[in-house]
Amino acid sequence: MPALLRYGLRVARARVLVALVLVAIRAGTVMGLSYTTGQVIGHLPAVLRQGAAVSTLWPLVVLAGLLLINACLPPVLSAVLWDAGSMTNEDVGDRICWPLLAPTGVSHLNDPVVADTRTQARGRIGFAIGAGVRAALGLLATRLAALGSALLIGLLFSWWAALAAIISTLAAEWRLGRTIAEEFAVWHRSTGGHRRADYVFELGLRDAVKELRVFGLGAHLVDRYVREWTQAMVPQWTARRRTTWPTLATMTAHLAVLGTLIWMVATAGSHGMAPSQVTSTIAALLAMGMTFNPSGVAEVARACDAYQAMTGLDGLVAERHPEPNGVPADTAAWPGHSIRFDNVSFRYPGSDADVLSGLDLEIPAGQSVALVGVNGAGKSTLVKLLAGCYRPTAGRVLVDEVDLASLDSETIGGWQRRIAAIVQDFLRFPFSALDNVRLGASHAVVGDEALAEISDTSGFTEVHRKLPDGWDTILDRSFDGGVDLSGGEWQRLALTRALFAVEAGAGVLILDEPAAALDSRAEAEMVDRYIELTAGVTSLMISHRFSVVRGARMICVLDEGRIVEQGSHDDLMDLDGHYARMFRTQADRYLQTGDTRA
Ligand SMILES: Nc1ncnc2c1ncn2[C@@H]1O[C@H](COP(=O)(O)OP(=O)(O)OP(=O)(O)O)[C@@H](O)[C@H]1O
Repeated sequence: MPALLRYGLRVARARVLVALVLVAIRAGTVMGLSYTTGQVIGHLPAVLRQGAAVSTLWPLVVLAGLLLINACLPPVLSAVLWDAGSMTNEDVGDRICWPLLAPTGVSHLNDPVVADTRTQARGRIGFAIGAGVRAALGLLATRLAALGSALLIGLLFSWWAALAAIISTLAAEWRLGRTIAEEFAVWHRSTGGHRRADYVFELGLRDAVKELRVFGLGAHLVDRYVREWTQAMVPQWTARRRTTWPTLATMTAHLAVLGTLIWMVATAGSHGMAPSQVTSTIAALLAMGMTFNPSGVAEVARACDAYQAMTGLDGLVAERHPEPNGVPADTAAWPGHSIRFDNVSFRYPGSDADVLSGLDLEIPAGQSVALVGVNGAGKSTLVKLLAGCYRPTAGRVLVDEVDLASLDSETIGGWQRRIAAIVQDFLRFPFSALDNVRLGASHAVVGDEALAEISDTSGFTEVHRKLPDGWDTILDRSFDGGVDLSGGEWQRLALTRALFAVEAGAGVLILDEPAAALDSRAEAEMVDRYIELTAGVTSLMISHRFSVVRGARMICVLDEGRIVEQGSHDDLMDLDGHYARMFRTQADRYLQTGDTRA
């Protein structure tokens, strides 16, 4: 509780301070209510005897005032707590996202240990730490109220009874809190199973709605979700069965202690204890029973685990996936000479097969190189190495003869910002069309003329004409006035984004399957504009469509992890090797189907 309160005070100082004051008032009110209830009962004979007078009615007035405060406080406290929780969540969001976003590499994003720690830090149902700060303040309120009630019992009846009541309440709260915390812990440990179930759930609701209907997978998915969820819940149910009897025993003991104390107080009344004292003590004992807050205990325990995971996330990522700590370099004009793969081999972490082995490739600055190869040949992997997202297992990736592996993380970050790319699974932001373009270089200002020119080059202008609010149209139908784009239209927008990044100063353009979703006319237009698209930019084009790559001055063929052929289209056709075979296979298929693209 202190750790969470300290954290809350750091990130939402004013709210937490106000909450602390309200919590103290609340505890005082609970104590006052118990005492005044006794006084009201104690004054009843006087009221009956003398009628309503200021001297006899004051306890009633105080009681009414306390009841009013007691009724008004919870909503105010709850609003302050929610506010404090939201501010905490904002900070937690930052502290969870940054360790994942900051590294220049991407291997940590595929690491299940990092994924589980992130899930623990965040919490599965909302942000656990934000809820924990709220719960810590709530727990403080109930603890203070219990202390106040104990004080009253001690002053009016017996300190032994006060001690027995508070020990019984705290013990029962602790036991039940532990039961809930154990369930949370089991839940935390089984993140893998729950992540699988959550994934299937999301898939059904959002990610694959069309395919699900076409393949009639609805029932199968529901079935699978139920299976995954049930399997993930088994450890939890086992834990719950284990704790049922100890919990029941604790609760019975707690009720027995409170019942005995109430009975003792009630019988003390017949041995000369004043009725007002008896009533106040019984009210305090009942109030003590109501301060019992096991879910607060469990929430706080859960938040402490999450807090530990959050504070450790940074170190965990750094330890398991160290950032490059080489030397700085000025990347502002890279590449001035070339990008060169020198005898590069690479295998993914945890894999036992090389994707690239002994690969040599040079992309001269300002020139365009096309890369072809069968599925899984390693083309996209080569792009990840070029961007410094992974380091080669052997060999070097050199930019202007500087080995990327020798650089520090800031320089690698600078180099990554020099690269504009359309990757195969490019992002489709549910933002405005303009934002979708602007995110190619968020620091740059988009001039209208430049935007129109880029949009002409990428072929997006004709799509833009149809947008109801032009560049401001939101590209997601689930928002008011939003529209959906077709796959090819999205691809043209992604190309616009990459070209905008080039316009804003990126020196390298990577086009990974830029025509995959384009129709034959749009593809032909793109081929015609290819020279214009890549003029003066160092570019790497990857495509399975030979019609797209054949215009490139240099085409490289990737096979079995290395470049096996390179040259112009005519050179490679004359060589009559891999390229010529693949080209003829595709051309024959197009001729058979009447398509003349190849
Ligand atoms: N993150 C990863 N972890 C482990 N293996 C991976 C990972 N990404 C890709 N691979 C493997 O690396 C190999 C090369 O994949 P890559 O995506 O580079 O091929 P590609 O030539 O781009 O294929 P395609 O033409 O189908 O896009 C594949 O066998 C793939 O399974």
